[in-house]
Amino acid sequence: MPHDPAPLPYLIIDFDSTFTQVEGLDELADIALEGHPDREKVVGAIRALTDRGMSGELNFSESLKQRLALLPAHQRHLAPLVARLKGKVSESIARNRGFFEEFRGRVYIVSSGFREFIEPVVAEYGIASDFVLANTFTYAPDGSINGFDATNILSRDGGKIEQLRQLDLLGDVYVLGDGYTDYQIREAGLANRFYAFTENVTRDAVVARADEVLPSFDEFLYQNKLPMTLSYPKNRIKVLLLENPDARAAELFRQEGYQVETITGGLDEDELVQHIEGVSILGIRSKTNVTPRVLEAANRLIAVGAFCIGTNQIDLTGCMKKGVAVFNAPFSNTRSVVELALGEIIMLARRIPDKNPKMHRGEWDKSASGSFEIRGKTLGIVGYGNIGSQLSVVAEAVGMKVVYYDVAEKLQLGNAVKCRTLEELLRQADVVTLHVDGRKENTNLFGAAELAMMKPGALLLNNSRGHIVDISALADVLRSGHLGGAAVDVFPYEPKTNQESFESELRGLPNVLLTPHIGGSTAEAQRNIAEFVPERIMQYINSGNTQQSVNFPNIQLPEQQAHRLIHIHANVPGVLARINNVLAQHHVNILGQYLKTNEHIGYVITDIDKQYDQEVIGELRKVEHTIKFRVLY
Ligand SMILES: NC(=O)c1ccc[n+]([C@@H]2O[C@H](COP(=O)([O-])OP(=O)(O)OC[C@H]3O[C@@H](n4cnc5c(N)ncnc54)[C@H](O)[C@@H]3O)[C@@H](O)[C@H]2O)c1
Ligand SMILES: O=C(O)CC[C@@H](O)C(=O)O
Repeated sequence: MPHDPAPLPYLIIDFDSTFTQVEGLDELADIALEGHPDREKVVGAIRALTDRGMSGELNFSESLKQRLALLPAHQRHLAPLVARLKGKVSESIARNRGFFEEFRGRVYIVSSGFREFIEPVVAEYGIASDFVLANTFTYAPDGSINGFDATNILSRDGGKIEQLRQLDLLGDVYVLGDGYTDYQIREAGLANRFYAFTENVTRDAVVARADEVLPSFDEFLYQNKLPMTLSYPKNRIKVLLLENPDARAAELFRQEGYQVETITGGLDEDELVQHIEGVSILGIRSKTNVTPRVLEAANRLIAVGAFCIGTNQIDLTGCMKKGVAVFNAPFSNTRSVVELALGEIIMLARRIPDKNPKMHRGEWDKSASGSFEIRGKTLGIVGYGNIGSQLSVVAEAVGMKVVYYDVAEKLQLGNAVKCRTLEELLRQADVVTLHVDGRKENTNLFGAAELAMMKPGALLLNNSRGHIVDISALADVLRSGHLGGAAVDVFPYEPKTNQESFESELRGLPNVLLTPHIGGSTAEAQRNIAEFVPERIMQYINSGNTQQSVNFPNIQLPEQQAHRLIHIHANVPGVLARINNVLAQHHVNILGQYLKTNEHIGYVITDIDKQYDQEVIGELRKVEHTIKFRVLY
């Protein structure tokens, strides 16, 4: 991307754990000791010495001497070491290779590591050998490494400081590194700024002395307005995770370089309004409502992840109009709910909710009264979507007859029989199970009238959403004995945290199984969800792919050697033409383009030739009806 080549300060970059993710000598030891019984022990001892040297606990020359004494390496180990290090260049350095090539002559690698492995790695980034200042090994006649060139100033304490003095650079000098010796250059007054680079390791003593902390090289480029591959440093992307999704979710976001904050319970509207400022990715489950007020306060929101199936708690249209994509996990916990429902049917049919507490109280109530086998009984499934249809298969496998009712036309599985009306289902089902989605129109779908239509003694299960069933009406038919029992996992109001108590008219009623919204709470489901949702969100952020977004038009374009522009606009005629006019006026070549619209928005991905003028971006942002515009890479 052409830019105004403002004079770049000289950059002094450390090699080990900064330019690369690892320490070269540690890796050399690992290669040299392959197959050796003491490999782990020796490599561990070398690592410990490296660490002590880097954090300033042990003087440098001593740490180097002791490490080399432990290292049984040979010249032949250097080629595999270089190959390994080429694959371990720090991610943010690797993705900004173009920067190094463009600013060759301004970047020095000053390292207490060894030229033999540094030079070939950095050469691939256009850094010539004159710009590499490092130690060199000494070798025994048989080629084994037996020490280092002690005349090299970098092998001595304070070596980096002396090296910088000798370089005598004119103009501003910035140092980037992870170690204490890098900071010492600044302390000695030979650099204007010291940046602690923490992408690979964080050393408290070093961070405490830094002018700036850099979680990535992108952050350095961004702060200094230098050309960069990403449009925005990932470490500036804030993720807020509520309601305790599996820890894997935070881990994946952190691995991606994002800042992650987690809050165990849900937040109410006021609390979320206070927390949402600056958040780019919000992760919630079923208890947190993303309302118009929350969206109004959300000044940086890009995506919302529902770490569950239901999305009725989110103002999906409001998100869409604000250019916020919403993703959920539409089938990660389906099986868990099905298994719970099957268990509940059997438990209710045997009146276990009555018998189990009696046993705990010491009462022996052996009787078959009101108990029945589920084999041959009719299960009525209301809502034949992912959960309903899977339960249909499992219930038939244990000998139940299945009838179902759905407002949409659905593929009939096995021998299940479709009912034309809800009433038709209610009149014949021995067990009715609700698996409809949480749309507003389904509020009190099951009220007094529907409950009255159920067969005397029938059982009701609700594992869908709390507002689907009128709880007072349900309590009445349970008290009157019209229904034989119920299992309820979801409630119109649910406690926000495990510390809040649960209040309901259903408490204490006979043969009623109450569970705290745990239909999808299994290790398997939570782990699946915690991988599925972050992956969708990161794909959206990194490539614009909206596959499986619940509120955005779904688009996926293959990645290509191009710059990718993402444009979200109000769905009014002519916006695409205006975008393309801007591109045409600036002679920008379009390599690929895809537009998809829905009722409210248009979503267009445009891949353009690498060479373009910065002015184009400004003009594209100004295209009328633009909601959000992002340059991805
Ligand atoms: N208890 C839990 O922990 C838990 C876990 C996962 C999902 N859920 C809930 O379970 C429900 C079902 O999930 P899913 O993945 O099967 O959803 P889905 O979208 O695949 O299926 C819902 C089905 O209900 C139908 N439907 C909607 N309104 C209806 C109505 N009034 N009458 C008849 N059919 C109607 C839809 O056409 C659709 O086929 C959702 O409400 C979801 O939020 C609860
Ligand atoms: O885990 C949750 O909070 C919700 C589970 C379930 O209701 C869902 O919608 O997937």
